[in-house]
Amino acid sequence: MTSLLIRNAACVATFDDARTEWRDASVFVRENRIEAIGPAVDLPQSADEVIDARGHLVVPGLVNTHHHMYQSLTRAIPAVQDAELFSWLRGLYPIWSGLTPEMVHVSTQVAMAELLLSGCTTSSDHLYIYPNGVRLDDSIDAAREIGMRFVATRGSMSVGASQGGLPPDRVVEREDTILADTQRLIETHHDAAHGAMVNVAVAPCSPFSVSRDLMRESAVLARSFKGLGVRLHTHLAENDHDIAYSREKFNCTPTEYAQDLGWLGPDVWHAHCVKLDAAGIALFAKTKTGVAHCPCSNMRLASGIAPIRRMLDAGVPVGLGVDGSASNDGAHMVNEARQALLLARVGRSLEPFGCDHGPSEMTARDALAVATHGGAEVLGRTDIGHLAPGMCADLALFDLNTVAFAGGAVHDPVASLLLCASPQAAYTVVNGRVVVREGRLATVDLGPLVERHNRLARLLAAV
Ligand SMILES: Nc1nc2[nH]c(O)nc2c(=O)[nH]1
Repeated sequence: MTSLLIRNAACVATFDDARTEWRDASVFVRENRIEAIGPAVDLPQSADEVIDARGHLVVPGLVNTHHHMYQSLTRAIPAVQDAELFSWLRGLYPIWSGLTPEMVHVSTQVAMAELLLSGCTTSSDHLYIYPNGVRLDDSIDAAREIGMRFVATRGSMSVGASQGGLPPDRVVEREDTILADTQRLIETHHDAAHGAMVNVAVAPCSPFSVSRDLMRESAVLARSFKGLGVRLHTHLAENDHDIAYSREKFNCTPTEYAQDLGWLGPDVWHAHCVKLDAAGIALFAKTKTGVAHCPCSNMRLASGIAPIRRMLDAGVPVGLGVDGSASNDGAHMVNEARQALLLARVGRSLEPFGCDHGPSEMTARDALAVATHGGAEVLGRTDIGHLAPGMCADLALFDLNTVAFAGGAVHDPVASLLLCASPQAAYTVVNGRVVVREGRLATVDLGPLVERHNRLARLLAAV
């Protein structure tokens, strides 16, 4: 049995239900689980591996609930830098049609490297385009190599432009192919155990790219794996065009669409939900349907401001998502939490007579709870998202003696993580393994990876 001791941290913020925070504390890990947390003097003084955490803040590894990792190949493409969702997608689908298995593997590792370096230990990814022999296995292999906990979602598109959908016909798949491949992936890779490093979820893309039949059949497929926690994921209510599409094609609101198709429940999480109305919030809360809130992307595409405080107050499970790297060109989970905090505050101030919370609309600790505990709940994981004995050893450490924290950490190290400029993690531990050490990725050689990624990005854009 190997052990890891994170010793003498300035502060350990557990984000357990009581939001317990320890000063001058240690965390003792055996194999992949936390065995003890508490005052440094009360914990073991040695272990197989010891991290000297003096002057560091320790938090639970952040949990990213929505991403499209392949999009890191198409960041900052000039033609769509200033586009809203539908024209942004129309501009990018033709480029993405040139994706290859190698591109998916490499871009997934780049996206994961970026997340790990920001203290994120678990990520979901929504891969919904499968040209040229691409398979979700390409992403899963990439995650295993780099050492990130992964919720791989088998996305899909089946309604092309000729059938009234948004994507060009050449990037959509047959629905029987989608369902058969999804079943294969669950049977091959999905792990329902405590500490699982790979989960597979079922994820038809969006109301404007899949049929209602596929939505229904996807839900039936996921739920046929009884007791194995196979979840459902899609995009919902992202912007006004998205709402108008549902109104015109289906004559209903996004929530009515989801309800009609069996897409509400504690095994479902929807990305964005910027335009969820009061009835939608109430129904999501009642059914414990989750939301992946993506503030940076929602700002980048001018989609709007999701009513996160109202969702949280109603009891909707809410996690954070950086979203795809082409609509949030910087995937940094601490920054995402910072932006969630800032956007919630400005959003409430824009509502007529709505400034009842003011700046306390979302506190730093609220936003960090959404980024950790909330994300775990949205992904259906009870073994990650907070620090406690028995939980998976997923942690992030931040060096408080850096310029970004100067004058902040002395007053409140936890709040400073979001109120000050977003730092890189000094250490990131996933499942008891040190994946980022002294600010550097320990599992993959980042220089050659980025070089290969950029060569592939140029190739893809030139197709
Ligand atoms: N932000 C995003 N929204 C989407 N909807 C959809 O169908 N695809 C996307 C996407 O890639 N990003």
